[in-house]
Parts: sequence; C-alpha cells; structure tokens
Amino acid sequence: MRIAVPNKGSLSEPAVAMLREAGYRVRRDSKELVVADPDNGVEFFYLRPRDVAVYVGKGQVDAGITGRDLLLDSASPAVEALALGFARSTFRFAGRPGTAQTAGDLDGRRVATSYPGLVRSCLAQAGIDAEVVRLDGAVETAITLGVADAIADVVETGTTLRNQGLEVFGEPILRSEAVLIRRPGRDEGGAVEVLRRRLTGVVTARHYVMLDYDCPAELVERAAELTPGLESPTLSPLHDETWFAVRAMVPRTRTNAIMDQLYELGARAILVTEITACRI
Ligand SMILES: Nc1ncnc2c1ncn2[C@@H]1O[C@H](COP(=O)(O)OP(=O)(O)OP(=O)(O)O)[C@@H](O)[C@H]1O
Ligand SMILES: O=P(O)(O)OC[C@H]1O[C@H](OP(=O)(O)OP(=O)(O)O)[C@H](O)[C@@H]1O
Ligand SMILES: [Mg+2]
Repeated sequence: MRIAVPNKGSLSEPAVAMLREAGYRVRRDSKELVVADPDNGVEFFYLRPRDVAVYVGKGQVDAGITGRDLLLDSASPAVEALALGFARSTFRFAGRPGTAQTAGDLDGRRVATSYPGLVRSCLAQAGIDAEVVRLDGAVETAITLGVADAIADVVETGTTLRNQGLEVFGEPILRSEAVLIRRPGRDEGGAVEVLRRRLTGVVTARHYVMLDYDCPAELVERAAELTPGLESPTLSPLHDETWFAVRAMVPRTRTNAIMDQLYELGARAILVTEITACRI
C-alpha cells in the first residue's frame, strides 16, 4: 500500500506524529521523500500538501493525509475517510471594515485567494459574479497592495487578519481539519481500512482519558451515571466489601468536572491515566 503524507506546512508535523503513534515507521529527517515500512506493508511518500489529494485522486497512491479545504480545492475525486482532529480552521471571506456585509456584496469585485477552486465553486453556488485572483499565500496583503477588494483564506486564531486590519464577513465557507483520504472505488484487500482503524484508535485515545476510582457500594449506581464509559464501567470488588473499584473512559475535556462531581459524591482515590492507543 502507498500512503501520501504532507512534507511541509501546518499539516506535516502533526500528521507524522499521528502515524508514529499509530505504529508506522516515519521519516527521520525532512530530506527523506520516500520511506519504506515493510513490517506494515506500506510505502510512505512525502509530498507537497496540495499534491496529496491529486495523487490519491488519480489512484497512484491508496490513501493520504491532507486538509479538507485542500481536498475540496483540488476537485480531486479522492474520498474523505476519517477526520483527524488537528489543523482545524475555518475558511472565510474578509476585507477592510465596511467593505461587505455578506458574500453577495462581492458581486463585480475582486477576491484574492490561494484556494481558487474552493472559492469559485462557493461563488458559483451562490450566484455571485466576482473575479478570483489566485495567489500563492500571504493573501491578506493583496488588499493593501490594491490587487483585490476582499480575500478568502484560512482563519484559525484570526491574528493574521487583525494584524492587517481586516475583518471576516459572511457565513464561513468551510470548516476544515486534517483528514484521511482514500482513492475512489474499492479498497483492494482492505488495506486502507487497517490504516483507518489504527488512526481512529489514535484520534479516540486523544479524545479520552482513563479514570479509576474507589466508590462505596451504595453509591456505585450514581457514580456509573457520571462515568458511563463506552459500554458500561468496569466494577471490581475491593478487599473491603463495602467498596468497589470503578474504571471508565471519560472525555478528556470533562475530566476535571467529572472528578469534582465524583469526589462530592463520595468517591476517593480518583486517578487519571493517558490512553496511548485503542481499538473501540
Ligand atoms: N494557522 C493555521 N491553523 C490551522 N490550520 C492551518 C493554518 N494554516 C494552514 N492551515 C491548514 O493547513 C493546510 C494547508 O497546508 P499548507 O501546507 O499550505 O499549510 P501552511 O501552514 O499554509 O504551509 P505554508 O508554509 O506552505 O504556507 C490547510 O488544511 C489549512 O486549513
Ligand atoms: O488566523 P491565524 O491564526 O492568524 O492563522 C491563519 C493564517 O495561517 C495561515 O498562514 P501561513 O502562515 O500558512 O501563511 P500563508 O498565507 O503564506 O500560507 C493562513 O494562510 C492564514 O494566513
Ligand atoms: Mg499557509
């Protein structure tokens, strides 16, 4: 199986980290363009982020990691197989304050972007007739230099826009994040499915922590409501028969709130441990 991985930019490092956590061999330095991983029957190709969807869409590579925005911009027939939870951003119109209230105000005006495919299809869908100016990056500067009236670009914290005195307008065009993509058609031999399952394990492991605590027997039912786990929490008897040990996965973002509630209920010895990988 061949897998395409972004070789630079925002996606590269977290994509490599995720593959490493999923048990694959990754490159040791940024000059390595092809990495063989015979133990897993995989060959990794480190490609430009924009090219990943092109190779996967043409079927030369079985799967790849890219951004949802890059996939849609490329108009590649590759298929999104799994959202990976990093490189989250929105794709938005922006301009100087007062330039426009909605995308409709762009009629007859110029929009600079490095995602012309995405922007053209968004404008066409809304029936807006605007000129798209294609730039390679740093598009925020296009307005200052008079090349465009507005821009459409990736926004994460909004710092870049603020620094240029720009404001977003209109509805977000897209919510993006890193995604696993696969070539269209059948997954020969189910090879991509193994990759997808492994990456799901990493995404889930990042999402949850393992919570262990001791709980008086009469409070176990109420404690189980606070920590229902995936199927049901694990109960183990303690030597002191009036207590149980309870174990359940909980969403990472709610860990401390749940620990507070358990403690107030009467649970003790509440411990949190990291999950490094899992199959759900
Ligand atoms: N600041 C950011 N925060 C989150 N995601 C981002 C950010 N900038 C770019 N991305 C995402 O990274 C992908 C773009 O990949 P690309 O390699 O072009 O990143 P980049 O950081 O812009 O690289 P470059 O150094 O070439 O500008 C897109 O999916 C985009 O949504
Ligand atoms: O909302 P923010 O947190 O400021 O992030 C968004 C910025 O990050 C990316 O820029 P990058 O540094 O990749 O430069 P580029 O425009 O040349 O791609 C993106 O193109 C935006 O400009
Ligand atoms: Mg960039």
